[in-house]
This record gives sequence, structure tokens and C-alpha cells, in this order.
Amino acid sequence: MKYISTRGKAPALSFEDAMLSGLARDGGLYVPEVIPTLDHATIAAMEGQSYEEIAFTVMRPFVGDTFSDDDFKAIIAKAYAGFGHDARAPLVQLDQGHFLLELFHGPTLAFKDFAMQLIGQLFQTALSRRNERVTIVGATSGDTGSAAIEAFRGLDNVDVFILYPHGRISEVQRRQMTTPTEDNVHALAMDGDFDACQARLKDMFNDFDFRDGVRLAGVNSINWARVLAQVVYYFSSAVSLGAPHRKISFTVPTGNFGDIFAGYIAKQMGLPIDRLVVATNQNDILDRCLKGKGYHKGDTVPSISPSMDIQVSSNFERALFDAYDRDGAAVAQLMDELKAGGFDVSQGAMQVLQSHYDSGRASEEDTRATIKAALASTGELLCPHSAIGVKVAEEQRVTGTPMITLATAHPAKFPAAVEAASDVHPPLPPRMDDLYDRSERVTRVPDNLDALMDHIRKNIRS
Ligand SMILES: Cc1ncc(COP(=O)(O)O)c(C=O)c1O
Ligand SMILES: N[C@@H](CCOP(=O)(O)O)C(=O)O
Repeated sequence: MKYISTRGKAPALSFEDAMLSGLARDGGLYVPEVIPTLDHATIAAMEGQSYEEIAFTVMRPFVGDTFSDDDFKAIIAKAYAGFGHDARAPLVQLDQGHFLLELFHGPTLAFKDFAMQLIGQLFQTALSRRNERVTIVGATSGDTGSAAIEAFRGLDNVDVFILYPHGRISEVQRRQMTTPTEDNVHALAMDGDFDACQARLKDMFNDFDFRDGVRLAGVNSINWARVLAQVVYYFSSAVSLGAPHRKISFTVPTGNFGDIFAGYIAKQMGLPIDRLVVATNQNDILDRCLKGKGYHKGDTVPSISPSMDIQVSSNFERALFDAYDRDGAAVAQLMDELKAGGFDVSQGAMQVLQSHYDSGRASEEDTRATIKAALASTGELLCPHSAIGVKVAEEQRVTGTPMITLATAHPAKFPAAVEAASDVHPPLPPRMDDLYDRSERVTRVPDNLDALMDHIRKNIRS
């Protein structure tokens, strides 16, 4: 299995090299050269299997000979052992035909743990046998950063620096990143929004002196392994509702487009997905684009679903690559136009995108109303991101096809917003009881590439 860049100019890499490289050297994102498929019988056989067994079947074809079967099984087992639910990703029925996929039972209470816990294990195995070390730099709107710090804290051969937008994440998210005491993890509060953090991260990858000097690696969904791990729960949830013998639809609260793109990969692999619905908050660039209005940036307006306050949606590049018939030069041109404000999607590419993705948006008021209504009608307390998914799913579902909405975070990560909408204070799990008592360690940094690279160079352990 080889991985190629969405911009067509970087060398093709193995799974392990693509995983450890992060961004391709032409600025693109790695994708598999060919998407492997699973036949009907293989998918049907997943019924009744554990999450770990399904994970092995789904991910194995992408990994090639990087890990032996036994090693890969052991890595998967370790990755999910610390989850707080035996099913790992349980399904809860909201009403007839509408289900919630709870993806928040991992150590940091968001769906990011599914991939990050696995990547932590994959990195450790690969780095120790290569006898190498890396510097991970990540950009976060709150959840990727906490999941990455949790997965990599205390490791000898990894230093981690996480850029988050100062003042634009929830207090629980911030404390999850600023309270770990291990000296290999660093929370950096940057002036600006998430898009600025992600842009500086990509600038670092494109500065080859810095990149090679610190041996830069990435764990955002830039990294193909992140997307891959998220494909698994589309299979596990769909099979438990009758796939592959019937079609299932999914609605996905969307920001950086990694999670919904994982659903698209599941569909390409042979999972009978009817509709993949993108749900955005008021920062609705993806909804506008999928409705044919072009991809044009505006100001990012802070919302009660801060993890989705994103306008430059990194993985949309992967979707465009397929929509433009894998023409790397065309994608590179669009990404250049995006730097100057935006681009229009050609008619042919738009038809391809619309054949795979539907979309909708939720305002702040919609989000609050959905949190309140879902609690009253189902007893389920939703985080604001999940509420956006539920609201859009309700609008888009079709009788006869089950709809699964991804619940991407635990309500306790956003207690102020959830309490304001529902009058219920969502408690943190007991293991996090002392989160507000721990002391914080954070460095305020400017939105300045040289200053950031300087800070990272000075704080790497030798
Ligand atoms: C809680 C939560 N929901 C939804 C999203 C959107 O996911 P994606 O960026 O993969 O589209 C994010 C962050 O990305 C998130 O942290
Ligand atoms: N919402 C994310 C944004 C980064 O997304 P990623 O999937 O590319 O890591 C976050 O919580 O940081």
C-alpha cells in the first residue's frame, strides 16, 4: 500500500513513512493510492464482533507490512483498553430510526481519542524500532490537543507542542492541556483563531530546515492514520443496525472535515452508506460550499461549539482531490486561491461532491434549543457539537433508512454552554474530579512563525 499526495508532487510513501511525515513535502495531504474494499461477507461477519476485531479487519489492508498481524492486534488492544465503555463506541436510540453514536468514552472525552490512542501506540512502536525521536506540533480548537497530550505525555522519544487559540476554547479543554506535569508536553496559547494555528503548523511543515532539524511530525488529521482510525466506528455502528444487508445514513458535526471524510472512506470500502450529512455551526463555509456557493472565507465567529469554529477545513482538500479526479495540479491551484480568500468549485467536481455529501447548519439558537429538546424527549444530554449533528440529522433524515448522528464530545467538556441551554450541569467523570484544582502550565505565544519555531527549538529535550 502506497500513499500519494493530494498535490501530486511529493514522493509516494509507505504507511509508516506517511504516518511519521505528517504533511507531504509539496504541502499536500497523503491519501492511499487505492482504497481497499471489503466484500459483503467480510462486512456481514463483523456482526457480534468486538470493536477491536472490527478495527483490525478495517485497518489491516491500509497498513501493509508495516506491522505484523500479531503486533497490530496488540497495538489495537492497548489503544482501546482505557476506554470507559465496553462497546468503545455505543449506539443509543433517540427515536425510531435515529441513533446517537457516543464517541466520548475515551480518556479525554471526545472522538479524537479513538485515533489518538491508536496513533500513540503506532508512533511508539515505529520510533523505538527505528531508534528515532520526533517533535510533534499540533493545532487544536480544543479536542485534538488534549487527546494528543494524553496519548504522548511522558514518552522519551517524543516532544509535543500544541497551539490553541487563546481564549477561544472551553475551560475544561484548556485545563486538559495545561495541567499535565510531564516535561515533554507543552500547551501554547496563540493569539488568533484555530485557522491561524493550523496555518502556522502547515508553515512549519513547509519550512524544510525547521522540519528536518526538529524531525517534525503531525497528529492532526493531516496525518492519514488519524482518518483511518476513525473509519472503524462507521463499520461497527452500521453493522449493529443491519449493514451490509441494509443502507445506513450518518450525520457528522464537521469542522476540519476529517471525521466525515472517514465516513466517505468507509463507503468507498464497501459499507452501504446512503447519505453522509455534513453539519456545521454558524461558521458554515462547508455548508455554503456544498450548496454550490463556492469556498470563500469570512471571519470566524466564536460559537458555543468552539471545536468547530473552523473556516479552512484541512481535509476538504482530500475530498477535492477525489472530486477533481485525483488531479494534484488542480488541487494545488485551488489551495493557492484559498490563500487569497477562496475558490469556486467546477461544475463537474461539485456534482461529485454533492453525490457523496449533503449538508446543513445550526445557528447558536438552534444548538441551544436542540440540547434542551433532546434532554426533554430522550434524556440524553448533548454537547453543543453533537446537538448540531442531531438538529441537522432531524432535518435531513428519510423514512426507512436509519440515521446515525455522531456524538463527538461529552457534554462535561462544555459545561457552561450545556448548562445555559438545559439548566443541567454536566459533571466530569470522577477520575477528573480534581481538574479545577490542578495548577496550569501554558506559554502565551504570538501568531508569528519565527517566534514559534524559535520557542519550539529551545524547548525540545535533547
Ligand atoms: C467535539 C468536536 N466535534 C466535531 C469536530 C469536527 O470534526 P472534524 O474536524 O473531523 O470535522 C471537532 C473537531 O474537529 C470536535 O472537536
Ligand atoms: N476540532 C479539532 C480541530 C483539529 O482537527 P483535526 O481533526 O485536524 O486534528 C480540535 O479539537 O482540535
